Amino acid sequence: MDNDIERVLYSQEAIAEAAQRVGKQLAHDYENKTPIILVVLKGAALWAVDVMRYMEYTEVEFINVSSYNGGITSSGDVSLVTDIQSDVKNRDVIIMEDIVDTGRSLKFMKELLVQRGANSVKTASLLDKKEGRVVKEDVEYIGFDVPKAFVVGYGLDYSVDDKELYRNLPYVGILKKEVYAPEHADLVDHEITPTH
Ligand SMILES: O=P(O)(O)OC[C@H]1O[C@H](OP(=O)(O)OP(=O)(O)O)[C@H](O)[C@@H]1O
Ligand code: HPA
Ligand SMILES: [Mg+2]
Repeated sequence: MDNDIERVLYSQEAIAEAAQRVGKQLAHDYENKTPIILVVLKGAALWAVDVMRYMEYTEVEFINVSSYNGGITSSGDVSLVTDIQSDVKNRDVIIMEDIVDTGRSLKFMKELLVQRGANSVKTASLLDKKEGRVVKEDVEYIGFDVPKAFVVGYGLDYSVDDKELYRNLPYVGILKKEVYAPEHADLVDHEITPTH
């Protein structure tokens, strides 16, 4: 598995530090409140668990939205796979993401939460790939600003043939181009950077 990684961007230790920094900031900003931590399945599970350890009162909910139906590019269509179980009306919601890339998933979820009457909606994402944006969405709490390359690990997968690979890597790294585009193995990275 490690052999499929071109370069490690964020080590296990660096991610642990980022989770602590973001978790403590959230604990401070939501002092005396009981926000709902909304974990976006599946990728954000690891990040959410590590961040919420530093918070005091929270509730945890899950949502699953999907737009990457295999491969490395967003289909453009976001669909709701599993809905939130509880009522978000008048609640403070913190969307926990592993990555905000095109911004489409985040836009979809924010609209849903606002439409259901959430009191506030903020986002805490391990990675913010600003150069990938197709729709304008801002992230309030960021682990790392990540360059425009397809990354995997620590929750983030590369899915192919119904398999979702690399989520269990303890670090985040860039996937080798020969793994997702063997026919372009002779090209340099930026020539096959995912497009949206
Ligand atoms: O900003 P966007 O371009 O919308 O991309 C970001 C979304 O894509 C990934 O989810 P994915 O649909 O792959 O589901 P997964 O977490 O189960 O892998 C990621 O976890 C974000 O939710
Ligand atoms: O770079 C990425 N890696 C894995 N999943 C993703 N979903 C959006 N961008 C990415
Ligand atoms: Mg995925």
